[in-house]
Amino acid sequence: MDKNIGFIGSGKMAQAMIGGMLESRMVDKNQILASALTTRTINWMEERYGIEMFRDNKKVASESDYLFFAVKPYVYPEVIEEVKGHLKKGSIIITIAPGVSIKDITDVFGEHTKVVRSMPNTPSFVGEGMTVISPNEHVSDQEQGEVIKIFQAFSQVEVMDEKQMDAIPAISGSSPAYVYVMIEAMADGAVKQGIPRRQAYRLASQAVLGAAKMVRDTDIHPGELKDQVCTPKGTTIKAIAALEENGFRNSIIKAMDATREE
Ligand SMILES: NC(=O)C1=CN([C@@H]2O[C@H](COP(=O)(O)OP(=O)(O)OC[C@H]3O[C@@H](n4cnc5c(N)ncnc54)[C@H](OP(=O)(O)O)[C@@H]3O)[C@@H](O)[C@H]2O)C=CC1
Ligand SMILES: O=C(O)[C@@H]1CCC=N1
Repeated sequence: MDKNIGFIGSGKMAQAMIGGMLESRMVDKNQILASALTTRTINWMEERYGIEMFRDNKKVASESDYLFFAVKPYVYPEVIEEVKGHLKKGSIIITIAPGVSIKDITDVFGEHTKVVRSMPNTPSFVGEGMTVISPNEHVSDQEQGEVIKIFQAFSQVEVMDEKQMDAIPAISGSSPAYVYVMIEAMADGAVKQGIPRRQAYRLASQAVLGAAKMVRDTDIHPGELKDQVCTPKGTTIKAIAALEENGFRNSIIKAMDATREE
């Protein structure tokens, strides 16, 4: 792909995406440009990825064919205002923040602006991300294909209607955090039973990785996979009963609902 890909903001999510793109060799480092607020991040990005870094968001906007807004949601209005009138002709804006709609972008940049609303996640850092994208009607099929290729460098990709996008952080963007908490809790439980911490994390994370692959790759219903582990009167069913006693499923569903609260 001979396009420039720009990032306004170079934090955790931008680094996960930039790292994935460079690793997959879909773009060369001189096709990626990014901005950040602090000298510390600018120096770190130059050293770690060898990409060109800027303090000036306008400069990044004016040279990018694909422009990611990779700042925190509350910084969006400020940077949008800053780069207004400085987009490269024909460029495509890609948002990654929950709650920022396509209309929020076209209201400022004009109704014919090409916008892709997306929701990636940080496992992109190790090439195991998941991204849902929702392009507006001004993005051509060929451009959508290129956007998919960009995200496929570090994640699986689903295209969905924008109406679904407010529900995606709960199941995909934010959900790795619940799994980290569960892994940490599992390790605490193992340490309580005498297993050294390092081995506890290795065992817990491999169990989660393996279980995820079972669901994704075998097409067997998760309930049936659970049944396969539960011996009558065995250890697992006692654990499942204790989880349910403490409202395990409901606490996950409630957590997901909470992502949509103001
Ligand atoms: N983290 C996650 O798991 C996910 C995050 N997202 C979304 O991605 C976006 C970024 O999140 P995340 O990467 O976690 O955030 P971070 O805080 O890690 O990164 C934010 C970046 O923005 C930079 N920045 C702040 N203000 C400005 C500005 N005025 N101009 C240019 N750069 C600026 C910061 O610079 P400096 O480093 O110098 O301070 C930093 O590099 C958010 O909208 C978030 O909702 C989406 C999916 C998953
Ligand atoms: O909490 C956040 O705002 C971002 C969106 C999804 C994951 N982290």
